Amino acid sequence: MKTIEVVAGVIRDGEKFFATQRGYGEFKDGWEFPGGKLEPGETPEEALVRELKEELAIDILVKDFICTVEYDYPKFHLTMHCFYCEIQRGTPQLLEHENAKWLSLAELNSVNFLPADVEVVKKIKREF
Ligand SMILES: Nc1nc2c([nH]c(=O)n2[C@H]2C[C@H](O)[C@@H](COP(=O)(O)OP(=O)(O)OP(=O)(O)O)O2)c(=O)[nH]1
Repeated sequence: MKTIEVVAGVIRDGEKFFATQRGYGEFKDGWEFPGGKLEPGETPEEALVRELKEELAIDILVKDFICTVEYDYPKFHLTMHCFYCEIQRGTPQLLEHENAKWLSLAELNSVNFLPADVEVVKKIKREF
């Protein structure tokens, strides 16, 4: 099975965490943490800075590593590196997503995260 290597950013502002809803493709309408595929030669941190600029028009600071999720979807294996982030400049604009929400810890369960993200959400809840 092919492996896709992805990086995802959990943007935190105090007590709130930023989640986005996919606007297209196989997982349309699923909720996720913004990010995307690594390009050749990029570190996960570099990919995250690039992806969040492309998708949300923000400059971010990459903070602590959260976890690497290994998840088998029916058509591919996903390796997803997750990091906490902070916004350094800008306000998120939905250039690719159809919706977004700032969620408290309690509210993280109120949206339908993609299957691979369930583990990430659990880890966030344990850490805060
Ligand atoms: N960014 C992101 N992707 C996730 C998360 N959870 C999860 O299963 N994924 C999956 C969905 C996609 O298959 C893949 C991310 O790749 P991507 O954002 O480049 O999606 P894509 O294939 O639609 O992008 P593209 O080739 O059209 O540029 O990882 C998550 O929290 N964030």
